[in-house]
Amino acid sequence: MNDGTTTIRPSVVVAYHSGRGHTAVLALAVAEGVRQAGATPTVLAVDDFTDDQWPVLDGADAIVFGSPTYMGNVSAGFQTFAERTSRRCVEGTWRDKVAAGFTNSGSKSGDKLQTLMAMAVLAAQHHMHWVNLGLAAGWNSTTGSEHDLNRLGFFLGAGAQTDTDVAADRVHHSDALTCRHLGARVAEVTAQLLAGRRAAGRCRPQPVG
Ligand SMILES: Cc1cc2nc3c(=O)[nH]c(=O)nc-3n(C[C@H](O)[C@H](O)[C@H](O)COP(=O)(O)O)c2cc1C
Repeated sequence: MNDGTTTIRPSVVVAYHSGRGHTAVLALAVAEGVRQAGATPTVLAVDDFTDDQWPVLDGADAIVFGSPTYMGNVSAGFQTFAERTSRRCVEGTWRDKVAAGFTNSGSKSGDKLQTLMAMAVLAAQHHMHWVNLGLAAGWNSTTGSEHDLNRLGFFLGAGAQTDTDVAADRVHHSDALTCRHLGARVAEVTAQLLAGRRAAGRCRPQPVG
């Protein structure tokens, strides 16, 4: 089926905070999925970018938010970034961009659903279109295992877990693959949305060079 998305290459920013590097590894996995799906990823650490990088976010077709779960919510580093977007919220700068989110915690649950919900609300306040994970829950039957995709059974976004006493290179492989899936899904949904706008004649996307 030709759905009109083949010549569209969306730009997707992965905007994340990471205290000790675990969530940063997942941000790279999301970016890899974006790339594999034919879109262009940019990875931005939100506690480490300068004012001249706001245009990268403002110009993106989609933004994937990432944060560790700290105290059952997004980290202070991510929330500082969220609050810095308030003027854009009022002005509608990110209106109708695609959004999604991922988080990582020390406990298997760790109350990280709250973190994903905070990101979804942030997206809603910006009038963005939230994309869910789009995977069945894994590791929930006698035939399942921790190596299943979506091993922790999240739907709103990607939920990962890393033992608190291991380095960032020990992020669970299944969680990295789940985040890669999320990146690919965001890229595909964004391409569909752009194709729809093109078909509706509301904008003229530039051809891919
Ligand atoms: C201040 C602080 C609060 C935390 N709160 C939680 C929590 O509520 N639930 C949980 O499961 N893990 C919690 N953790 C563990 C982190 O989520 C976990 O170590 C994660 O891998 C950190 O990711 P990062 O290296 O990207 O910062 C907390 C860690 C810190 C430093």
